[in-house]
Amino acid sequence: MGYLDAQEGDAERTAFRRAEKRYKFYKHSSTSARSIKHRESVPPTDLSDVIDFRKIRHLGFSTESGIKMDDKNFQWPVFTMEQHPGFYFIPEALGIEEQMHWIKESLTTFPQPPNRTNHTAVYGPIFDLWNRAQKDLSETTSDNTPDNESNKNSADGKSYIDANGAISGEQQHSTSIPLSVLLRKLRWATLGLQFDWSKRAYDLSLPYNKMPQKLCDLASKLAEPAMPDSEFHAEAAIVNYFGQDDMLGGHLDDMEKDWSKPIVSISFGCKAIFLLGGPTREHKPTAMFLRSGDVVLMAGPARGCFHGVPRIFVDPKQADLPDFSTCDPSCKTFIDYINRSRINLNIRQVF
Ligand SMILES: O=C(O)CCC(=O)C(=O)O
Ligand SMILES: [Fe+2]
Repeated sequence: MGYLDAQEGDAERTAFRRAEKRYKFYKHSSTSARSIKHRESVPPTDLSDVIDFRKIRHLGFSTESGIKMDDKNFQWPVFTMEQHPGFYFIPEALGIEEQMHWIKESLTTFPQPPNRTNHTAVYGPIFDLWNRAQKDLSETTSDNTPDNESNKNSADGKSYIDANGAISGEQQHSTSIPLSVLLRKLRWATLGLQFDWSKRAYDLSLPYNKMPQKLCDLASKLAEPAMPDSEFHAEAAIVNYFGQDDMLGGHLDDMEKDWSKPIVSISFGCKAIFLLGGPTREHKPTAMFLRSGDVVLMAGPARGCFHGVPRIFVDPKQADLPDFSTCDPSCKTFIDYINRSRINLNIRQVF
């Protein structure tokens, strides 16, 4: 994705980049002397300025100025912020079963061709990535697969894909990689009208499937606070998949025609920090937590505001995951995935 990572060297230049640097995850995994020294020099992230709408909802009041809650007009309590007109936060909008339904869809149906993913440009269309990768994962006793797979032996029971997109039961070329690794490296998928990241534009010449009706219905219900007098028509969506080290750099979503229509953004899985800035990166962004089931709407002036996700909390003590153990046993592999990941589904009306 074009805007995934903030450029190195630019890190301190703007208020937005300074906030990204403040909240991003610093790796301490190595035990080398250099890394231990580094660990000592990186203090834990100060989260005291991060707005927690879920906590505010449960407390029933906010000490932050400019935050308002409307719990009368809509199906859910909806928060707005005086300094960010057009921005709406709906904590806990989706229940556990509904979240699990969309997590499953995001991993099985949504990456299916003709929908494009970050792997399409390299390998061409890949069908059934989730099921094939799960088969590999269940057949290998452990998946300690390093990122560089080139010197792995072929007869290990895994499915491999080569640079031409050919899938085979053994490693045909040194550059072939297992589908389980490709699943781990899945970063985005596009639904409905297909978005071309290289041109940062919708490419109407690409084949596409209509958005699933159930998702359109959900999006128009969720969009109501931002457009109570007209209806939202979902035409496209982007699914973002995040692991611990992933971030979404500050960006604008400005390729849709009518900015009065909100972007409807739903979070699943591990807790994240969302930064909402202003029309330039010079504006100091507001930081807030996003948890599984939370929904954000960006409409009108908020459509022209830089935003991004500098941090995902995959540590079980900080991830604040819902208790998915109540879901039926067929959910096990999805729970294993989401316990270490975050998925964001953001839905757009293009015209
Ligand atoms: O992951 C998120 O919460 C935000 C996603 C986003 O801003 C985007 O895909 O444009
Ligand atoms: Fe965005």
